[in-house]
Amino acid sequence: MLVFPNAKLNLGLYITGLRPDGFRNLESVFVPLPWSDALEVLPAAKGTETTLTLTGLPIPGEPATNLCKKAYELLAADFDLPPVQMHLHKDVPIGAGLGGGSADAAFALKALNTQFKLGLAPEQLESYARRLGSDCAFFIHNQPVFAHSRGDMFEELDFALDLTGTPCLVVYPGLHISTAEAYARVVPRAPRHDLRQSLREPMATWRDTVSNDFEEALTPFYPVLGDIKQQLYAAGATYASLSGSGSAVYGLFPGFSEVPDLTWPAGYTVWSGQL
Ligand SMILES: C[C@](O)(CO)[C@H](O)COP(=O)(O)OP(=O)(O)OC[C@H]1O[C@@H](n2ccc(N)nc2=O)[C@H](O)[C@@H]1O
Ligand SMILES: Nc1ncnc2c1ncn2[C@@H]1O[C@H](COP(=O)(O)OP(=O)(O)OP(=O)(O)O)[C@@H](O)[C@H]1O
Repeated sequence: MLVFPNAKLNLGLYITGLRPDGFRNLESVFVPLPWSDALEVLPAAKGTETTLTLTGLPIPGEPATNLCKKAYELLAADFDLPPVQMHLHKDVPIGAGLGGGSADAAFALKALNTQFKLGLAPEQLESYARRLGSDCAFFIHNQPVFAHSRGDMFEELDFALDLTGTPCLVVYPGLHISTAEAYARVVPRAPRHDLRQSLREPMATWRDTVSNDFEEALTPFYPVLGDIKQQLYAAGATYASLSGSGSAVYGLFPGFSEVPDLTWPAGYTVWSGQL
């Protein structure tokens, strides 16, 4: 079975408090971004080892610590799974705030559930996904949603947020920002705005009312993040922001038939397309 784990963008992100488990509570709206890895899961012969081979962008750490492998082990602890051969082709940058590794994990859970007819409902898959990482659960339903708690609990949006077809440019400056480091730099506080209220309004107002707490905390250390955002606005973006804990910055260009063709320094990776 071949699946294509896509990335996500955060529309606004407020870090509201430190939790007793050491994680932070947050509020954000997650939307799928069609920038994808490719993951193949094939049954392997009985008595062989489960394997994971990798191509594409290098992933730090041993393959044994890869979230695809962890997803397999999590289900193998509860179900009589045969060994599998997995292959991951990595295209979504790591340490980018795009949730790429989390998507791989969630799509591995979904693929194993389908391939081996485990019969897990989406809510059960979500609870397995939560055990692999805060962002993972989102990728089970993979639909625009308001996220809270650790970023792993969801409420449906009670207004139409249809960004389908919106031209989008995502710029990754080649800077791996670890999620833990990024959180350590933010002091939790009350949300600056009511996110769901802000997102109901026309996108032109979001620049003043939809923000990401990581952006304010990280830009003094990584001024390039501010430079990219400024360039996206100068090119005509209606809204631009850091995604998640960075370092990817995205711009939305509704009203453009195509995303403007901008030039970026060597070492940057750019994705453009429609949401
Ligand atoms: C920044 C976001 O991408 C926003 O969607 C996510 O919150 C990150 O989620 P993630 O990459 O799945 O993160 P995890 O693997 O669960 O946690 C990595 C580290 O980030 C910090 N962390 C993560 C999520 C959260 N709500 N509070 C935290 O403090 C913790 O130090 C944790 O050890
Ligand atoms: N399939 C995978 N893809 C990417 N990273 C993985 C994967 N499996 C395990 N990892 C580990 O996760 C780390 C990346 O996590 P990190 O949270 O920094 O970045 P991220 O995947 O871009 O996620 P986020 O968007 O949530 O910040 C890597 O250093 C790597 O060791």
